[in-house]
Amino acid sequence: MLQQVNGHSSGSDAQGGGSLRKDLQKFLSGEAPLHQLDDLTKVNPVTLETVLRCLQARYAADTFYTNAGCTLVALNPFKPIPQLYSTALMREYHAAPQPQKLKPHIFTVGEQTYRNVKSLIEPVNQSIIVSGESGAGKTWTSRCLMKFYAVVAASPTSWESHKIAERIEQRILNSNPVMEAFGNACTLRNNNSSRFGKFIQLQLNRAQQMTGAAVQTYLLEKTRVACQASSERNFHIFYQVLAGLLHLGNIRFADSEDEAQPCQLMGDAKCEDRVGACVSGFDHTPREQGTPHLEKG
Ligand SMILES: Nc1ncnc2c1ncn2[C@@H]1O[C@H](COP(=O)(O)OP(=O)(O)OP(=O)(O)O)[C@@H](O)[C@H]1O
Repeated sequence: MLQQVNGHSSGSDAQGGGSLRKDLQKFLSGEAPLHQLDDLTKVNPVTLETVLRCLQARYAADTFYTNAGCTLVALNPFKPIPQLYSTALMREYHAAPQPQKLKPHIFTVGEQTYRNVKSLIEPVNQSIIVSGESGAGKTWTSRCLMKFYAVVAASPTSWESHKIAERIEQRILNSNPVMEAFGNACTLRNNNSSRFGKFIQLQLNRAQQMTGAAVQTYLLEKTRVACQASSERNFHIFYQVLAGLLHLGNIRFADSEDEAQPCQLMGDAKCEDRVGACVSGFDHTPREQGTPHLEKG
């Protein structure tokens, strides 16, 4: 780090800064293209600029996973890439003698963790922490891990075991719409932002086959029920209940003779606005023309 002395760099630090800049230039104009660096520990010198340039180059080359020592950095591609999450690829990482030698991927983390359980005589619980800012892809990544374990943590020879693992995965995934209804909301960063933390526990038997799962939630952002930032929304459930009422034909709009049409919660933007307005119609401020009111259908 450069130290400032009365607004100027001190002599030795200025020299150090000069050499750092040279190293930086050398690294950035180096022969090896930046996108080929699959581990951030190989970045030298390690500065915010070099790390970000490396990740940017990899992102531009459609490479979304990068190792950083034993941590995996995942970039959100914001587009579907089915081949990156195919069952065939899961099996490839699972079967690889050294999965860490394959391209960085969330499946490497999943497989290494799975092998840690397998390799120990007295198995020790393993944890994977998925963290990041809102919209980074944590929920997506957790789902990928569950799908991965549903494929690998089942006996390859037993159809029964395979079905159990699939059923457990399916049950967890099926619980998502309910949990997301009560715990997710549309924010400025993410249309389906989880406003709570989730601890998902996958249980394995002695043969390392998935036998059960448990989900615990914590830190729900309860204040959102009473107030939301401008252009953000309340929890999905409120809009879904109203969408349900619209579907039953119980709500009419004050300025319209037409019966309100049922709408897809996240689909029809115009209808979403109406449902959004409908919620604000419940408060005690005077109703503007066009805001809906409840009446018998
Ligand atoms: N690997 C990926 N491939 C394709 N799309 C992705 C990927 N990761 C994330 N996304 C997209 O980004 C969106 C936001 O991701 P996600 O909901 O997982 O973020 P999050 O970190 O859980 O956010 P929050 O903390 O707000 O809940 C997803 O709806 C999905 O469309």
